[in-house]
Amino acid sequence: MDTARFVAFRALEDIDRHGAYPDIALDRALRVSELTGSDRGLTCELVYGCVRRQRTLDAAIDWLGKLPAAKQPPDLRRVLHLGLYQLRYLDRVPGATAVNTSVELAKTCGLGKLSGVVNGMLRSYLRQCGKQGDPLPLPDDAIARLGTLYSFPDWIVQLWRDQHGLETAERLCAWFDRPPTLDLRVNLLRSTPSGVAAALDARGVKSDRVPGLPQALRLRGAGDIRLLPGFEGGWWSVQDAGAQLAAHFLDPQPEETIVDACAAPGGKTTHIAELMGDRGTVWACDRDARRLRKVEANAARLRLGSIRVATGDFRATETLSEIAPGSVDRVLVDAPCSGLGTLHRRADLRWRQSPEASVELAALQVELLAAAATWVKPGGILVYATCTVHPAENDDAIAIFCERHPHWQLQPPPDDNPAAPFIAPEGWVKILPCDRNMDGFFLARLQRAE
Ligand SMILES: C[S@@+](CC[C@H](N)C(=O)[O-])C[C@H]1O[C@@H](n2cnc3c(N)ncnc32)[C@H](O)[C@@H]1O
Repeated sequence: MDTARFVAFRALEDIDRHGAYPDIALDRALRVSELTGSDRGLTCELVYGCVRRQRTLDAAIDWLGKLPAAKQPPDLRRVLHLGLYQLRYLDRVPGATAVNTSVELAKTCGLGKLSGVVNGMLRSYLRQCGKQGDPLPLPDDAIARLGTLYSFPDWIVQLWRDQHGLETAERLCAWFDRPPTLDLRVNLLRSTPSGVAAALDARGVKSDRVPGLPQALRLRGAGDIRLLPGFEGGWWSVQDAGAQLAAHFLDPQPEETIVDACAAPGGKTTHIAELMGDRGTVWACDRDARRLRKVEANAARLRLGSIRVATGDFRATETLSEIAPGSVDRVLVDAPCSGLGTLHRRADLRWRQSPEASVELAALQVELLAAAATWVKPGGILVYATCTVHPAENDDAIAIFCERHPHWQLQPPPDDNPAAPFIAPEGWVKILPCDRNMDGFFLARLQRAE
């Protein structure tokens, strides 16, 4: 009979050996296991936690072991990660249980001869934990200290320190280590926030309104969202509060023609159509045909008829062959980005991203912005959005666009727009997650001169 810890070990092995994404590795490992209910929950927590906290867990091995983490046999290192994760982060697992199950796991994984090492190192950690404060020794250097304590690569901590100072960098690290919230966007064409909240409440799911966002509900624990009332009926979509700001910022109006340049899977396209009362046309363009089918499925579920899809690279004029350049009221460019504002949602993202990737993405983003400008009519609006907090992909991309397009200017939406209170003195919206308690977002709104 498999245990949650053994299934977690197998998933972590898949990730280490084959570079699998954690959700895919977990899915594979759980499918061939017989785990149910809370055991499956523990497996997920262990896998995501060990991936997210790997730098801190390695630092603990470096401190406790005869060999540093990087020189430990990979299977032993995984068993130690699992044991240390439970000792350090899972209050609900008693220390002795974490140690004993790790020793058993080592034996199951063919590490019988090393089970004494596992026992010794975990017991040693447990003894140190009994003393006051965090026992883990940390580097003196401020960047490496935060990177080790919160488990982030130095370059991300440094990026935040350089932009916002050390204190905010630490708050960002702590925020991104917290479990993500689950927000809904209520489809006002089919329901109301109070109606959805009441239906959820009847199923024992509590929710809260998000101040300033007219369609947002934040859930307090939900389980399988597809089983919640109103999903099939199109009453709501899952969308973080930060992401909901983008379509508001665009401020689409009924009967307009709108282009969503990078639309899949359609979170913002469907929001735009809802805000237009489903009157007018929203062109959903994306180069990924498979993801674009999700836009169609979401539009059908939400009963939205004003959305049309166009498959292809948005930079190629042929992709939108049915409309004329210079004729569109508004364009949204929700650009592919490094996703540094959503690090809490993907445990491995902090390790997969690099400073070089942001530079490459910035080049693509500037090209997408330039392409978007060709579609907008005089006086029309272009909104640029990313879910990252990297200046190369945000402030710098907009600075380059404005320099090359002198007939465009930053233009705020009307004062009563839900996004208006979020506008920074520079004229754009920059959501710092630890200040707003929502995903990190950047939004710039530009108007073409008449
Ligand atoms: C941030 S996601 C969009 C999320 C979407 N707006 C939503 O709210 O659900 C970026 C999208 O850009 C698409 N993309 C990347 N490069 C593109 C290009 N050159 N032309 C069109 N789409 C592109 C990707 O396939 C991806 O679906």
